[in-house]
Amino acid sequence: MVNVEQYLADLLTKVEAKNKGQDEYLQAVQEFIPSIAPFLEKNPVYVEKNLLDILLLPERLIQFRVPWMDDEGNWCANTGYRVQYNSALGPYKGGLRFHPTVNQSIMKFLSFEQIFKNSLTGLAMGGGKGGSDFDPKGKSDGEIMRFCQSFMLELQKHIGPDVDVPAGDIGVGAREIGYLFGAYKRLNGYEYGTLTGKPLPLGGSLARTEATGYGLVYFVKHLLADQNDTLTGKKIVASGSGNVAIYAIEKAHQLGATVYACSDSSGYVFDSEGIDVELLKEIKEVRRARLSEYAVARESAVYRENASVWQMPFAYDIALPCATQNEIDVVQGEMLVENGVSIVAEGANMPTTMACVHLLNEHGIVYCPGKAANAGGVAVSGLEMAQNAHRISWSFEKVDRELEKIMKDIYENCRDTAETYCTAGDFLAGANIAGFEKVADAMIREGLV
Ligand SMILES: NC(=O)C1=CN([C@@H]2O[C@H](COP(=O)(O)OP(=O)(O)OC[C@H]3O[C@@H](n4cnc5c(N)ncnc54)[C@H](OP(=O)(O)O)[C@@H]3O)[C@@H](O)[C@H]2O)C=CC1
Ligand SMILES: O=C(O)CCC(=O)C(=O)O
Repeated sequence: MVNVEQYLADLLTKVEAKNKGQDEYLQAVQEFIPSIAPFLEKNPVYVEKNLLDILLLPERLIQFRVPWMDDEGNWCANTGYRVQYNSALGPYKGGLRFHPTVNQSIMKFLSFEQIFKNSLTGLAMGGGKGGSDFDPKGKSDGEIMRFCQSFMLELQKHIGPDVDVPAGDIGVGAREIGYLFGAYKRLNGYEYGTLTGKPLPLGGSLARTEATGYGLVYFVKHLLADQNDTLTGKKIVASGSGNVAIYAIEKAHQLGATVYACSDSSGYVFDSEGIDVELLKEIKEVRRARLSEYAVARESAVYRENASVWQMPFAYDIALPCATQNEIDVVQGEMLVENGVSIVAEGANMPTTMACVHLLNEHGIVYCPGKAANAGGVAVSGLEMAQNAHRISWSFEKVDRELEKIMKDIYENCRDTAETYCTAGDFLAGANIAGFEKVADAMIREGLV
């Protein structure tokens, strides 16, 4: 008779000892392991085969030097990473993050989460993630291009359409993907499917830019539909003002809700008339300027410097964290409770700490974890790979329809899995179990390789 509880406790102790100081990675594992216990109780074969011990080890962890030259002719260097965590379901797939906080722990947490997210999409994609501690803020276009070219000089040895397919994440959008793609092409020839999130003329997919934000709102739409409710008239607050936040705000407005506030790393704006998405796009996507400029341009808006949008007192229904990991701790969580929030749906990866997730559960706030709710981005990346393989482009409407279908399926899968194995409405356990089951089954069928 297998003692699942003891097995998981021993496993956690081992992972903690092996990964000391890798806080974000340990947080992701500590959140994941206990949540799949009810599934393992009913399916002890995975414990008997010691599958988790294997799954928890990344298949490959690549770290490399990225030298580059700034506009003044100074030599600079950063560290590059690619974690190829698990390929049971397909080529490694996941974004690249350029941000000064990037380190091995963050790369491992993101790639670990990506395994189960990609599994939930139903598409054939393994889990990976990469990036660099390079800070794109304030860099010229030439500096960004030279950095991307140097980064790809090394990364190209490890990727390819059937091996590992990177995309964007924080600090990496279509501009950076274009430079990375150009560098890859000079070294390896034209291979469309090597990167996703490409600019349209380079084989990108329509609706990839919108996909993560739109997908997040589709997830909430189907959750509300289950409660015989809609987004019409809902008051929303988002964090971030980058790719995910902008298109979550756009879709929320299209579906009848109003988003009143969003943020960047310097502060937040509150707009009593609702965020003007076209103005936000102009400031963040075209001018690449700071969010404070939004309030300069809009009389109905105020900008609060160095303040967290999650500590803003304001009655609203839905919180959409779309910035970064651990942006909502219990202090901010208590404010969400006071503000009367009923749904927290994560556009970012792991923006809510575990202690805060417990707090939300205690107060009956529905918590939608990022690995399910923000899977729309990687799902459309999967559709971009499919279009590239067939040398065709789908219309925006077709991609958007497929995206909504995938998000509805993910929502229903998480809901039904939670009902089967644990508590109805526990979307975290639902997402982890549903994502894990497919990966674990594939690993067993592939044998010990
Ligand atoms: N792009 C995608 O397709 C997907 C992204 N995600 C996740 O969504 C989140 C946002 O990504 P994305 O929108 O693409 O990235 P962007 O770089 O486009 O935007 C990031 C936004 O978050 C803010 N931000 C970043 N780091 C911090 C920080 N440490 N503290 C406060 N604010 C911060 C940025 O502010 P500032 O400009 O001041 O730095 C910016 O407004 C990330 O967690 C990412 O992993 C998840 C799935 C897919
Ligand atoms: O589109 C992709 O491949 C990656 C998206 C991503 O990085 C994520 O889902 O966190």
